Amino acid sequence: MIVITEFMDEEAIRSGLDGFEVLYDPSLVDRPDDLAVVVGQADALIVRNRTQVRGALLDAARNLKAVGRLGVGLDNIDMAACAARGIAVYPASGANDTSVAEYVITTAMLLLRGAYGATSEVAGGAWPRNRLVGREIAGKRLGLVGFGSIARETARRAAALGMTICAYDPHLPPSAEAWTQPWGRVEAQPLNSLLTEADVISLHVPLTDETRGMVDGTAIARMKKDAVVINAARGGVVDENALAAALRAGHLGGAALDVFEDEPLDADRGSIFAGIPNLILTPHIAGVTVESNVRVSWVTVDNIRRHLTGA
Ligand SMILES: O=C(O)[C@H](O)COP(=O)(O)O
Repeated sequence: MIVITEFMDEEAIRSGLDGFEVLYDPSLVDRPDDLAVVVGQADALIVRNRTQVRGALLDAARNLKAVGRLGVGLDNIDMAACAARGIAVYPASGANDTSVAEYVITTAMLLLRGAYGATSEVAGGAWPRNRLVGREIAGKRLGLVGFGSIARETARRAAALGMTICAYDPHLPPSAEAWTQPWGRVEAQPLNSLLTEADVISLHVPLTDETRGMVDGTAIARMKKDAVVINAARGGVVDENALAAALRAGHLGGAALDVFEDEPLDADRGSIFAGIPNLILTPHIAGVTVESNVRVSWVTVDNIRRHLTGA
């Protein structure tokens, strides 16, 4: 049986998993006791980022052979435990790159320009022109922290808009071909100087022991006073308290956060962001669009079908 614990494209299930016994119940992620029971019969499990594939769940998953991940972040999956049990894990690599890249470009332009939040004022007869004189994205420096496939898609769009691009990626040697993209060259830069020089800083790293807390108060203090910070990667990479404090102190030009240390963000925790004007908060949706949902779903059902049939 294939157990699917979070939402996905239903046509991909119908057509792509035709012939398999499938339990598709997107509410299972919020019913861990029921999940622990059904997972005992699962040959494969399909999850998004909320299902924690570790500990008791893996212990109960006696027949599990493969996990399909409807996204790319693997921090909700105990990869070592899966490897030890011979369970294959399939991320949907590349399938949501476009959605995240568009999110980054959009929030960068919104925050640099700062002109789009005045609808009710203007409809009410106000004319706040001077206050809404913002900045262009053209000519600005984009600093990408991590230069994997989402960052590369972001860079391509940013270059087309006239930005200069630099990136920090300690896992990519200076000789790597990726630094030379078909549209131009990306400057490899050490993290500290990237943080100091970039106008827009966008994070594209997984959450690991190496990246947890990477953008802390010290890192934020290095940034330009009007820099824009975008995190559509993982919450634990940024110190949320330090970021909120910097925004309140006027030490940043703005920020967009799609991911949080604890998700969902509850009202109590969210209060650290209350009233900050140049801040965009979204509920971990940067990678999820109508189109990417179809793509990640098909990549995942293809991976799982191939794994279970050997074809
Ligand atoms: O890791 C990812 O790809 C994104 O966080 C989106 O994850 P999800 O859509 O599977 O939750």
